[in-house]
Amino acid sequence: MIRVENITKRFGNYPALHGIDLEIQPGEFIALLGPSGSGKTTLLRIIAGLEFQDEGHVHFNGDDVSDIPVGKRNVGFVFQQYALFRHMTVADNIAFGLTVRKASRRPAKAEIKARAQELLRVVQLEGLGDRYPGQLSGGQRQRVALARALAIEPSLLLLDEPFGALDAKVRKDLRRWLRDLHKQMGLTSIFVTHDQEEALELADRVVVMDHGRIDQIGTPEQVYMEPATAFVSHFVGETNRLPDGRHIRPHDFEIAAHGRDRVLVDNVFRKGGSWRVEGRLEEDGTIIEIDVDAHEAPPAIGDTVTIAARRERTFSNPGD
Ligand SMILES: Nc1ncnc2c1ncn2[C@@H]1O[C@H](COP(=O)(O)OP(=O)(O)OP(=O)(O)O)[C@@H](O)[C@H]1O
Repeated sequence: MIRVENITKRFGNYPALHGIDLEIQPGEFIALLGPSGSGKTTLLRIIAGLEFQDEGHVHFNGDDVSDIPVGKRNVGFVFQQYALFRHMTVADNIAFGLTVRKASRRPAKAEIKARAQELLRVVQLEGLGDRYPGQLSGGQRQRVALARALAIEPSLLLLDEPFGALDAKVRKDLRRWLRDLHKQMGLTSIFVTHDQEEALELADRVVVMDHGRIDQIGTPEQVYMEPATAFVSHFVGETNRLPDGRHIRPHDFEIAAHGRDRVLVDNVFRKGGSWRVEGRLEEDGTIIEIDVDAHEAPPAIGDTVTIAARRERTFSNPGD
């Protein structure tokens, strides 16, 4: 179990994290989700032992590891800035964490080799061990980075935007594959992303961060359906903010005669499985987005329609 307790971190005068508390159970897959600069990477680096907090503690399985450096925490990490070693073969890259161990803890050469081969199988790159990173695709390289992180049999796997630089299709395939691998290997993993779709699809629980604070910790369903703050409701999924403070999801609107708001339709297009209707409130021009079921006929551009909310939320601090 990982317990992060009241972590505070400043860079000079800049407060990057304010009193972060977080508990992670063995086997969980956790997403740290938030906009750029919200402190996700800083928190991940503190958990890894690559960065140290000003205040607070990190516990692994009940042990206080707050002052223990990265090399002794037994964490595997895939961070973009720790790219593969270009002059080493794929197999040597994977074996790296084992070969640099002190002699007393280093497995025999043959064993290291066998382990690298086994990991190549795990990440589905069998037969590519003799290649150099430059001879692989971006997605393959990320899988090698993952195999390298797994070689030390980490108790915790940390991933910082692991698929950030890849195209959408490869990203999606790798996501699914990572989710399976996490389960198969019984890992506890934390990954950083600013992509809400990635967080909702992969994580058992999502930690939504903003300005160095945690706004909400919950299952994907909870953060989407029951956002704790106005910020979460905007950042996770889409939300219309009405002039009177109501926050309403596009799919929670219906076009209905009994509705109280009138909308002038500016645009109608297909979005996934529904029609997306974009328009403006007649009252004050507020931009409104509405999803209409794909099986229904959408309004036409230029129409004025009346809308009603099936579900709405009001937050005490709507300006977030
Ligand atoms: N070494 C550093 N020195 C000074 N400021 C830093 C340092 N590292 C991070 N910061 C600042 O701390 C804040 C949090 O940074 P962090 O990298 O944790 O955010 P993030 O949520 O991971 O953002 P991104 O998604 O852009 O990577 C930012 O404002 C950043 O500029």
